[in-house]
Formats: sequence, C-alpha cells, structure tokens
Amino acid sequence: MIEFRSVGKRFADGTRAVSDFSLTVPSHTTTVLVGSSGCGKTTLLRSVNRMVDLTEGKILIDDDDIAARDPVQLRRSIGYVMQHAGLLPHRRVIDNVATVLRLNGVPKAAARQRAAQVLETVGLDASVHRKYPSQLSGGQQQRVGVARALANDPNILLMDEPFGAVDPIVRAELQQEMRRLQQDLKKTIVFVTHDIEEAFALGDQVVILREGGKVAQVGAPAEILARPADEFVARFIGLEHGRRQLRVRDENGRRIVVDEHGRPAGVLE
Ligand SMILES: Nc1ncnc2c1ncn2[C@@H]1O[C@H](COP(=O)(O)OP(=O)(O)OP(=O)(O)O)[C@@H](O)[C@H]1O
Repeated sequence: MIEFRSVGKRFADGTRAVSDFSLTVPSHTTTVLVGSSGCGKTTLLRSVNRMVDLTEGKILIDDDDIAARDPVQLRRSIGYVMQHAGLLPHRRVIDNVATVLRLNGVPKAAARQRAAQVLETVGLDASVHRKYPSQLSGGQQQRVGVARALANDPNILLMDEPFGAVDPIVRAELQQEMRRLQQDLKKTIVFVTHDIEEAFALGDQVVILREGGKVAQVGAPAEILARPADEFVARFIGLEHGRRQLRVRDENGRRIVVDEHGRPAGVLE
C-alpha cells in the first residue's frame, strides 16, 4: 500500500506543483492519476521513487516513510516506465532489460536469461533480443520499457503516460495487454495519463486531478460515471451535452445499444 499524506511540492524556482495531496493506493491494484497537462501528475508519480523530493508531507510504502530510505535503493526497487520508453539507444534490447538486473548484482548470464523471460511476458520473442531500440516499432519499444520495469520483479510499478506516444490502435492493444499482465502479476500500479478513456480502461481506482494536484474525485470508474462529484468532473469525463448516454433500441428482436448519435455501440445481453 502506498499512502500520500498531505503531500506538497514547490520547485526551486517557486513553482507550486502540488499542495496537500492525500491518497491511499491499495496493494495489487491499479490506481490511475488523470488530469490536464501541468496538473501535477508526473510530480506526484516521481515523488514515490524520490526522483522528486517532497517539500511537504510524506509518502509511506507499507507503513514505512520513504524519506528514510536510500533514494538509489528505493528507485531500484520500484519499476518505472516513461512515455518514450527511455531505452538506451546503443544497447541491444536484451541488454536494455538486463542492465537493471546487473545494477542489482545479478551475474551476466542469469540477467540475460531473466531478461529473455520478462520480454516473453510482455509478448516479445527472441527475434528482438539482438536489435537496437531504433529498430523496433513504438509499441515494441514500450513493451521493452515495461519489461525493463518488471525485470527486478518489483512490487510497485510507476507508469508515466507509457502509451501516450503510440497510435490509437497500438495503444488499445497495449492497454489490453496490460490488463492481462496485471491479472497475472497483481502489481501495485500507479499510472499517469491525461486520457480519461485510458483511465477508465485500466484503473481499479481513478483519481481525477485539478490544477495544483488537487483531487476532484477518487473512485472506481463506475462510481465516477454514476456520481460525478461536480461540474468539473462531469465535464472532464465527458458527461456534458448528453455524451456517453447510451440508449437501447430494438433491432429485429435484439436489443442494440446506441450512443448519443444513434450509432450502434454494442448488443445488450
Ligand atoms: N523541475 C521543475 N521545476 C519547476 N517547475 C516544474 C518542474 N517540474 C514540473 N514543474 C511544474 O509543476 C507543474 C506540474 O508539473 P507536472 O509535470 O507534474 O504536471 P503533469 O500533470 O504531469 O503534466 P503533463 O501531463 O504535461 O506531463 C507544472 O506547472 C510544471 O511546469
């Protein structure tokens, strides 16, 4: 479990990114932080592995204050996936993944073996092992990024807009893949996105943020859709002007669900 207790961050230049942010992230589930650009998502995410050091409040991981942890050790114990995969361009795929294991003292052969295993977990076979990142598609690079984050088998995975730079079809594929992975792995995931559809697709718990890291609403996607806390949330999740309102239409004896434009969205069973 990760607990944010009245967390705040003011950067050296005086920019206040976050104030008084509190949240509990339950273990083995996915929590998605969603909000517009600049609302403080990345700052909050990076404060969990101390890439950002807080100016107020504290973060506890399983009841331990992370301020007391060695930052390098802490960072190595937590998986981190960023938007542009952040792979080392001059290292082969297998070594990009093996490097994090080597840093933790795993011998070379064992590191490569584990890297191959974790690449397979994310759907990449041996044909990519010896390639360089630039020889992979954007979606494949993101998979390598996820594999690298999983290599040490961390309990916690931080994901910062990991699918933001790939096309919508690949993005949907990666989201689906992530749900499958999470069913097996049951990591504690904190995922950042500005896309509410992605938040609803992946989050067990969704946190809608306003500017300054202020929480507008926290809840399961269905709870938020059913009871948006206020106008801001209703607008953010696209409930205004009748959007997302589905209706049932009878079509040759079957009940078809249609969207606000009357376009078919599915079949009601
Ligand atoms: N190192 C820094 N120094 C000064 N200000 C910063 C720094 N990093 C972030 N900020 C500011 O803090 C605020 C929150 O930034 P943050 O990157 O956390 O937002 P975000 O919600 O992740 O945005 P995006 O979706 O655009 O990445 C912004 O106003 C940003 O300009």
